[in-house]
Amino acid sequence: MQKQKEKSAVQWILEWAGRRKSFYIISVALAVLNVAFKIFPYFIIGNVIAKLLLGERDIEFYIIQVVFIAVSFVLSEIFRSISTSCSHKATFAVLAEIRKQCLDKLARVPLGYVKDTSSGTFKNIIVERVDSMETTLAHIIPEFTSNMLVPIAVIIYLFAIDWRIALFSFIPIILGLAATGGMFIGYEENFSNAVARTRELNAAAVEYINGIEVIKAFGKVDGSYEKFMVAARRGADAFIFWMKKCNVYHSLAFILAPYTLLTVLPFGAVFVSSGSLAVSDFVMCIILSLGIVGPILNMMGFTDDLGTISTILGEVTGILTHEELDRPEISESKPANASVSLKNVTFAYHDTEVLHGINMEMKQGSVNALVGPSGSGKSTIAKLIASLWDVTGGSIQIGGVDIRRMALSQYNRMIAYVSQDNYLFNETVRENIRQGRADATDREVEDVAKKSGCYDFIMKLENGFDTVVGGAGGHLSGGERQRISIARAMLKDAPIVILDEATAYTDPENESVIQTSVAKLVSGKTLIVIAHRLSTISDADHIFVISEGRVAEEGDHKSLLSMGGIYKHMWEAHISAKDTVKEERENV
Ligand SMILES: Nc1ncnc2c1ncn2[C@@H]1O[C@H](COP(=O)(O)OP(=O)(O)OP(=O)(O)O)[C@@H](O)[C@H]1O
Repeated sequence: MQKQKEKSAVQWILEWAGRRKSFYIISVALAVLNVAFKIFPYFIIGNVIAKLLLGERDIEFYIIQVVFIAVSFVLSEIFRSISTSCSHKATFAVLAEIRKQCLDKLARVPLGYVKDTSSGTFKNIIVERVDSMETTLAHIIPEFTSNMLVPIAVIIYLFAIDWRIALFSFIPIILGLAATGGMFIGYEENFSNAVARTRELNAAAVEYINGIEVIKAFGKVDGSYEKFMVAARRGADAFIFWMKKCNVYHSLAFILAPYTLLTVLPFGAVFVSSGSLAVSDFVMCIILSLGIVGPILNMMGFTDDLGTISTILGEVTGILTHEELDRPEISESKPANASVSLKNVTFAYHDTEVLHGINMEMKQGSVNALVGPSGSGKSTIAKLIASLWDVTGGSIQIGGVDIRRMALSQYNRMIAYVSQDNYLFNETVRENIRQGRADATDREVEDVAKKSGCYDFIMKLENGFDTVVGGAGGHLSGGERQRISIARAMLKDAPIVILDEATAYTDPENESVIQTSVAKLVSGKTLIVIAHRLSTISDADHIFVISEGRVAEEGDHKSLLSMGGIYKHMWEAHISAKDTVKEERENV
């Protein structure tokens, strides 16, 4: 598996900003000017008071100073507005890139990572959490930097006036920052607790919505709602507990850090009375100390935002740095044909091994069936061949090439996989089928629908092929969704086709129609079918009987029957079940 090298938050943001990173640089430069022009009037006022003390009576001088102050305010506002607009432009690029990279990434990580994380968590991070960064990120980069840099420049200026005053001005700032540090005591623990509670809340909400059918059918509304409310309460408690712990430090920091006057005023007065500091310089120090109150308060106001941003960045980079399926960017070798071999394959979900040394040989163009009891590992084998997970041990080869030496994009072109889920997108039937091959014409889409046995029912839908099928294909029956999924896979025209329980929803009459159409569609391709109804696969070239994660028996239907093992028992059970159903139907 590939692991990305670690990057700092700033490196991530600059990478996401891409070509727009210069907007951040311009934004910071303009924000510095904005704050500088905000502080400039304090210099002017200091200068005016000094002149007043010296007895300056020229009214023109004072008018010019007033004009300077007005111009400073106007310039400050202009710089602020351009700076904010630049940082917003860069931030929108960053957010778009984060979402793109997260979605790309989810396609490259093992399916297990996606499945093991609740869909509420991914949605929350990629949609809401990233969205909530917009205002903060757009403001924090220019404003935090400028509100920090300008007071530093002012303090340097204070050093030029009187180093003693400058040093004393540091005392409240340092005490304030120390109090800010107090807010971070136990940060990791409180933060993980808050994030975990938020995840619980999201998962409870998504579970409630996804499971609404079962909840209603079984009258579990109160219980499920209670679960959601408990999650909401636990979430609120976690944040309130954290807030309470920070409150005192927060207040202390906001009282101490900005008020450099606390030390500048008494010590300055002592220096003036001892004659070591001129009154005009003292006045300038007082005014500048007042001037930096605003920027320091603004800067500290970002403390929470810095925490929030770093939290969200942590969540996003958690997704982006997750280990990927071990695949090269460009295939290292080309498969000789579309045969599939599993060589001593083992596989574990987390720590539980479910496949123990599977060996299979499926010739190019052959029809292969995987049968066996529920939970024996058939779907897992299909998912490993479809490259949704990586094997834990052994290897899978296509045309003699280990699939880990092939680029995912090339590999995906070779495999068409119809899973048990039959997920359809909230789009038209036509676009759902076209997912199989983006450049297919309408004619090709309709042709494949005819061949897959779904043309007739599609034409009976309200808008035919242009009917929107609803999220996850909700407006269609299970069997209809299944047939559209088959058409979608067939349109892809890949040399290897995997059908996992492809006819599970179908009634026996339709089953044989689908079987015949699928057989025609896949002729010449390597077909791997997983089936519970053994009658649907009795013609297969090769049948693998999977039991408890191992290939227990293999061969064709006839040879397996003659072995008198698991397959024979399954076949007899299947036939007697069919007879029972037939008898029951005849008796009705
Ligand atoms: N995502 C998962 N996480 C953990 N264990 C899993 C996961 N998916 C399947 N399993 C376990 O792996 C084993 C094999 O499951 P698999 O779905 O491959 O069996 P199957 O033969 O296809 O079953 P069925 O015929 O019922 O679909 C089972 O014990 C199952 O509980």
